[in-house]
Amino acid sequence: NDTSMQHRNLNHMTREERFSEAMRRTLYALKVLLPREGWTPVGPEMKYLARAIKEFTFIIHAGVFIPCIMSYGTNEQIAKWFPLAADFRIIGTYAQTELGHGSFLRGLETIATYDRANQEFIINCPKITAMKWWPGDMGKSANHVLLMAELVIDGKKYGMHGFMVQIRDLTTHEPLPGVTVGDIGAKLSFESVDNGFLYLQNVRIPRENLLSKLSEVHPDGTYIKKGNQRLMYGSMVRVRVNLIAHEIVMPLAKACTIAVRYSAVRRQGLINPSKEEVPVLDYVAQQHKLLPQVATVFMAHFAAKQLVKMHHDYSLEVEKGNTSQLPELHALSAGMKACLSEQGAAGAEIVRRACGGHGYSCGSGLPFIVNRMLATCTYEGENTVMQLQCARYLIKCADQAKKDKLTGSVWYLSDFSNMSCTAQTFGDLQEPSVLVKLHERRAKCAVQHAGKKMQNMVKNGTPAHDAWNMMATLLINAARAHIMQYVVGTSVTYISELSCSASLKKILTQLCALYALHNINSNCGDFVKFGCLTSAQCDLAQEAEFNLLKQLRPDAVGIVDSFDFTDDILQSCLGAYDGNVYERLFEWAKQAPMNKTEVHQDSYQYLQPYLHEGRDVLEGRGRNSKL
Ligand SMILES: CCCCC/C=C\C/C=C\C/C=C\CCCCC(=O)SCCNC(=O)CCNC(=O)[C@H](O)C(C)(C)COP(=O)(O)OP(=O)(O)OC[C@H]1O[C@@H](n2cnc3c(N)ncnc32)[C@H](O)[C@@H]1OP(=O)(O)O
Ligand SMILES: Cc1cc2nc3c(=O)[nH]c(=O)nc-3n(C[C@H](O)[C@H](O)[C@H](O)COP(=O)(O)OP(=O)(O)OC[C@H]3O[C@@H](n4cnc5c(N)ncnc54)[C@H](O)[C@@H]3O)c2cc1C
Repeated sequence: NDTSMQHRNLNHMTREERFSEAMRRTLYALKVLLPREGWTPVGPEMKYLARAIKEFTFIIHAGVFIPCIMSYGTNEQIAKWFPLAADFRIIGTYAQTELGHGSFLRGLETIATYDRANQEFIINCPKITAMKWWPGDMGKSANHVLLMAELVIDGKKYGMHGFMVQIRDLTTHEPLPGVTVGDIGAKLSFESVDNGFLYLQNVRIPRENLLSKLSEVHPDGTYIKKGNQRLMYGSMVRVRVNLIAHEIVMPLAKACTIAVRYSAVRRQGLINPSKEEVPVLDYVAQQHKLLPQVATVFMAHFAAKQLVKMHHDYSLEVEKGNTSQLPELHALSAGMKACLSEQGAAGAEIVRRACGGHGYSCGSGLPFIVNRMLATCTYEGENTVMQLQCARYLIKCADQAKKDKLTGSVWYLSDFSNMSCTAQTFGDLQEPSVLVKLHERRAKCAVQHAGKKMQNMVKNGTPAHDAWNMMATLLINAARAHIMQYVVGTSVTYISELSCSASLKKILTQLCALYALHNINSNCGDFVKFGCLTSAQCDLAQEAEFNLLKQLRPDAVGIVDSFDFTDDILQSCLGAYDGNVYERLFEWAKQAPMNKTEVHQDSYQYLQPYLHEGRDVLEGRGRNSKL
């Protein structure tokens, strides 16, 4: 209710206005509204920020830079930098990606060379491809970066390490000597974020600025490893775990709220010729577009909660020096981020398109969501790379399953019980336990199929790395299948253990079955190929899905209302709670900057001569053309 938090119409603002407005609003929220005893910007309140602000800034500062200080810094370094960063007295970003490399981290080219005489690191981007490119908050906001660079001592390379580097003067905010920094220009989305470039040339930092929780350099240049070097990748795991809730579940829920509410209001066409025009939500085709996406919101939310818990438990173990869970967590977080961002981004576009022409208007609020969700498929690990990372772990586990009984998220790879499906009716296929088993069997077969193909190629003399490359598509499918069985399995468990009313549990169970059946029907080739379902059972699976659409239709609006987004956050003429779509669209259009004058003089000057000729012809004073 604080007017300082109300959003102006973002679509009618320039990018620079949106950048400034997001900064003003974020700092107002984080420095005025939210702070109270013991609060920090990495606490639970941050999830409300992502709910309460349509465009905020300092995502990388709060979501990556600060957590990295905690993950990679020694206690002294945390004590020095965390309070400054948490209180926004320094603004940082996570500078890893370069103009020439983003996925292949071993290819990063920025170098940090130890200068023993001065006990400093000399930071250099030796060529243009080494320039840091993309980091959020870096172009104009940050005065520090957590720079990921190759450590070099006496000509020997030690791999990627994290360095705290100041890039702007703390008084003037001007770039420091040796620093070339700026905004990378217009992007598909994130208009309010200054993703930047950073070119460092002979920038010197003290030895103490190497974040030294996992390794350190002594004054004489001796390098000491202090833990599992894979933990250097830990920041990416944490962001992948966290971004599912913030950047996939939340935006998809907003898009579904808009599209379902609009579909309940928009009347178009007839089903029964003798009756009146119907709300488009009455078309089964429209339900088939929208309701599985609503189900995805819930299932992704439940699975993400389980992943966050797993990451929390893992973090406690790491504090005790036990990093044994890291490979599984890395594989699961990489796979979940890739598969759910793929589903979420595609789902947001499906529901946008289901809103017809008004879905193409920025006044619907949907293009903003769709464009922003597209980025989730690329940042924090490009999806293909992430799926292959997940597959790498699955193939290893499938080999191990031949001799050991596996546990954790891959337990089903060593489950050799009879998994054939005995479903005789579409009701049988709505049973949660049947759906879970089907997904486990499909995943197990997909992993084994990819593994077998590669083994046969290697047996026939193909080098392992070529076999891996040639079977990449099967490996990606195996990763997707693994994640789908994880999402369905964890959701079924979560719902069964939820203490809630029977009516709510019924709805959630229906949504879970709808999600699982929609996935089966969208991938029935796999389910038949791997002997999970017969062709007749595939027909039953389709019938089961259509039956759920019919059962859920009456509650569709109530379900999206339960996401409880304010009109100010949705910023949608189509999705406002009062359903006054047309009045809102007209009012919104009238506010467009193009309409601030009746005649748009800048363009009219070009048109005017021809219009006056036309006027003269029509008023009998001019000659018509020969056209
Ligand atoms: C104000 C509100 C705040 C709230 C916000 C909260 C959340 C929202 C946050 C963000 C959303 C908004 C903005 C977007 C932020 C985006 C930030 C970024 O994009 S940062 C840059 C991200 N970059 C990447 O993710 C790079 C991806 N590439 C890689 O990770 C690497 O290439 C690679 C996958 C590691 C592969 O490299 P390499 O070839 O060296 O490795 P392999 O040989 O394949 O594997 C070696 C070995 O290492 C293991 N491994 C790989 N990665 C990890 C890891 N992350 N953790 C642990 N282990 C890892 C791998 O499994 C292999 O092990 P083994 O099989 O045993 O050999
Ligand atoms: C909105 C946004 C915000 C970002 N914020 C940050 C940030 O704050 N900090 C930061 O450091 N970075 C940030 N990034 C950068 C992001 O992490 C990288 O873009 C991402 O890691 C992908 O790397 P790349 O762009 O170099 O693509 P590349 O690695 O060049 O990949 C290009 C394409 O090649 C293919 N490919 C690559 N490797 C493989 C492989 N092994 N197997 C098969 N195919 C492959 C894939 O199709 C991929 O899409 C951001 C990016 C975006 C879009």
